Amino acid sequence: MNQWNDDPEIYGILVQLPLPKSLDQRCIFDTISVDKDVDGLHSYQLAALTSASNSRFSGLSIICSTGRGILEILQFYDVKLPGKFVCMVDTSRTIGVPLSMALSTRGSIITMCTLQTTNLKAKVEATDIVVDCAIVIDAGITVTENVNKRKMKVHGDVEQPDLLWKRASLVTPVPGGVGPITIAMLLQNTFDAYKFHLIQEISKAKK
Ligand SMILES: Nc1nc(=O)c2c([nH]1)NC[C@@H]1CN(c3ccc(C(=O)N[C@@H](CCC(=O)O)C(=O)O)cc3)C=[N+]21
Repeated sequence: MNQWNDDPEIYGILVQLPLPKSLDQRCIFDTISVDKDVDGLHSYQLAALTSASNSRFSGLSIICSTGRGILEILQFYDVKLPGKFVCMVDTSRTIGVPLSMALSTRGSIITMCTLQTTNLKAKVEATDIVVDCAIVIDAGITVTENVNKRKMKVHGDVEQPDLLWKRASLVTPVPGGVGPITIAMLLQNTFDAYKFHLIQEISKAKK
């Protein structure tokens, strides 16, 4: 990692999850140079999310590509975030935690749900946006295999999206929803890291 951090030809580093249990995730994320952390997993990037978007912690501020993708979807469909009740059915550091912070700095009211949450049905019914009723962002991935056809199929967490459309104004599909935009945002984050690198080089040259 240190070698990649120092390599001027490398602008972005992504640690593909999940990591083996024997490795300390936090330690590995924090080894990535903040300016090359294109999936926003470094502690500094998570900390930067807690402050308003215009006060930047380090020069480059990156949110994980799935979180950025979900924000992009909400913005594209002109969903107004201030005052919205969001039910976050995910507590991971790659989606639930950073996205909750990003949404709360944009004025949404977040309920974080875990496996231990009781009465999830009532909580989901009382909200405007459900991550993972009105707007449902499905970031679930389950791969099942059709043994007869030997084909893999990808499903989201929403069991019957067709029925949900009767009550919701927006439902993202799986496949074809959060997944592809995650990849696009990873490239966007990498391009942003490259632009930030160029800006730093130019200001160094001026001095
Ligand atoms: N540091 C890190 N960041 C991640 O963002 C990260 C990761 N590690 N580890 C693995 C998971 C998984 N992930 C997916 C991204 C795109 C699709 C995707 O595009 N899926 C297609 C379906 C593809 C198919 O049908 O085979 C879709 O939803 O349309 C899926 C899964 C990112 N992850």
